[in-house]
Amino acid sequence: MRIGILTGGGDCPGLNAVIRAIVRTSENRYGSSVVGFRDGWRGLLEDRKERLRFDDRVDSILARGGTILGTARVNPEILRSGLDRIQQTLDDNGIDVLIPIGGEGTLTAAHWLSESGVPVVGVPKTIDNDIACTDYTFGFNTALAIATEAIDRLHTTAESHQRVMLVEVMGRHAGWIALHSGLAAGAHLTLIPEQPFDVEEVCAMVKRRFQRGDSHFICVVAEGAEPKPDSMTLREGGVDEFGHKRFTGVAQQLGAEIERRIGKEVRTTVLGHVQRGGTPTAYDRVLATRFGINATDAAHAGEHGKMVALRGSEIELVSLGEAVDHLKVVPQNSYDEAAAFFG
Ligand SMILES: Nc1ncnc2c1ncn2[C@@H]1O[C@H](COP(=O)(O)OP(=O)(O)O)[C@@H](O)[C@H]1O
Ligand SMILES: O=P(O)(O)OC[C@H]1O[C@](O)(COP(=O)(O)O)[C@@H](O)[C@@H]1O
Ligand SMILES: [Mg+2]
Repeated sequence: MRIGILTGGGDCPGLNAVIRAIVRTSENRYGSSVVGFRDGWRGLLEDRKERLRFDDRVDSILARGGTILGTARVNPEILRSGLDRIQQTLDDNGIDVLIPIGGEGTLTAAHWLSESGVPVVGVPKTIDNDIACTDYTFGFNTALAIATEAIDRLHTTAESHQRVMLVEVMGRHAGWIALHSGLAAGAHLTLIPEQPFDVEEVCAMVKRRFQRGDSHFICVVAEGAEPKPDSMTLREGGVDEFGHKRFTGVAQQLGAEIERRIGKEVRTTVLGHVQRGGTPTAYDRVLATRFGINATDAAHAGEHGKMVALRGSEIELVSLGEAVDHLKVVPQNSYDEAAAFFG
């Protein structure tokens, strides 16, 4: 059998571990070959690929961040109108099953290809941890560790200056990184996209903390957090060519508003892509490797139109259609757990 693979959307620590596991399992367990398409779906549109073998190079990528295949975004309309070209590329390269490794966007495209008759097995990746039907995606644990260490460090400098520190972490639609790093690092408030915030309430919480003699206030803000409509207005950033909302820096704008309203000194840190780069944690290497092995098994077992998923401690197969039906956002009870430490 000949397996095609690609990595799509934002890069994520652990992608290389999946690639390595697919190549190893295909060769060793099934005597199959693997073709890696370059730069996400673009590689399939332009027939850019490389034959992957389990040599020293592929063996050594386990701990390396990013993706050796490259990743890119393609406007969904262009992708849809390129279906014939994609199918031609798959035929020309003799691909029996395609394994796209990506987030909700890449997997939506994978589902749509699967519906058009292409044999597909999806592998979920994202630091945001917002793919439905799987308990965790690889990349999340690494991003969480980086965010937690950064917030730990902010505590001491904030205390020394009696400052309010806002730290903005990634999380476009779902606040998992913010929620967990806030819990792990003892934040005094965490703002996430699922729970619109009221600036007046945030200011009152900050004031109360300093009035009772505490020396600092740490607030974790997910990049997609939004104020309640009558509370404050964020600058508009429009939408990029791939349909993603452009953020304008919620933490910076909230910080300015806190200073204006209550006169406390605020500093803002935006962690950005530091959260996505570098070597994956041991947890992410293991999860990514298990996803790669199980996706290869599914491809050979004819389990098409499925996605590998972590359920408890087991790797299971779920329907790709169900997995991309909605995003896994932070439920109220999880936010309530974190809120027990607010203020
Ligand atoms: N609704 C869609 N239909 C078809 N293709 C899509 C769709 N959404 C996204 N894609 C394709 O998947 C790519 C990756 O999606 P994106 O949301 O950027 O990353 P991720 O896979 O990490 O969520 C997009 O650039 C686009 O080519
Ligand atoms: O800067 P980029 O590459 O456009 O991506 C930024 C986005 O990608 C992420 O890091 C991960 O999202 P995906 O895994 O869905 O691509 C988001 O948290 C962030 O909003
Ligand atoms: Mg996406």
